[in-house]
Amino acid sequence: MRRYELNIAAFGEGGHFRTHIDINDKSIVQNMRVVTAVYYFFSEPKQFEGGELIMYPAAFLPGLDEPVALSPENNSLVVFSSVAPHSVAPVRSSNLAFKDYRFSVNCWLIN
Ligand SMILES: O=C(O)CCC(=O)C(=O)O
Ligand SMILES: [Fe+2]
Repeated sequence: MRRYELNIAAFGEGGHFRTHIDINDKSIVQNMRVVTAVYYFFSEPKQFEGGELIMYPAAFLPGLDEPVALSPENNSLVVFSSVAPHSVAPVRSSNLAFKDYRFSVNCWLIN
């Protein structure tokens, strides 16, 4: 790996992310995102529902026959191939204070 990118995200009520892969537009062979790592953190007790990371089947992912929803756990890290299709289900809550948002630090290892 030659470098990495970091992004911090705060998802409040209704926050979601459509199905995508993390390969950036300009990437062909160089500067390609190869590994995605997402670190989750939020206030306890958790004030929101939803916000699951959903991983979708792909030809190169043997054994994943149907979508898998991973509910974010506080202070946890999820690592996956940046070419794996995924989405974030809408965060559900009412009157979620910013301190209770679904926070994540996304890290992409770049080849
Ligand atoms: O927050 C997550 O669970 C994943 C976010 C994501 O897919 C992205 O930022 O590319
Ligand atoms: Fe992503």
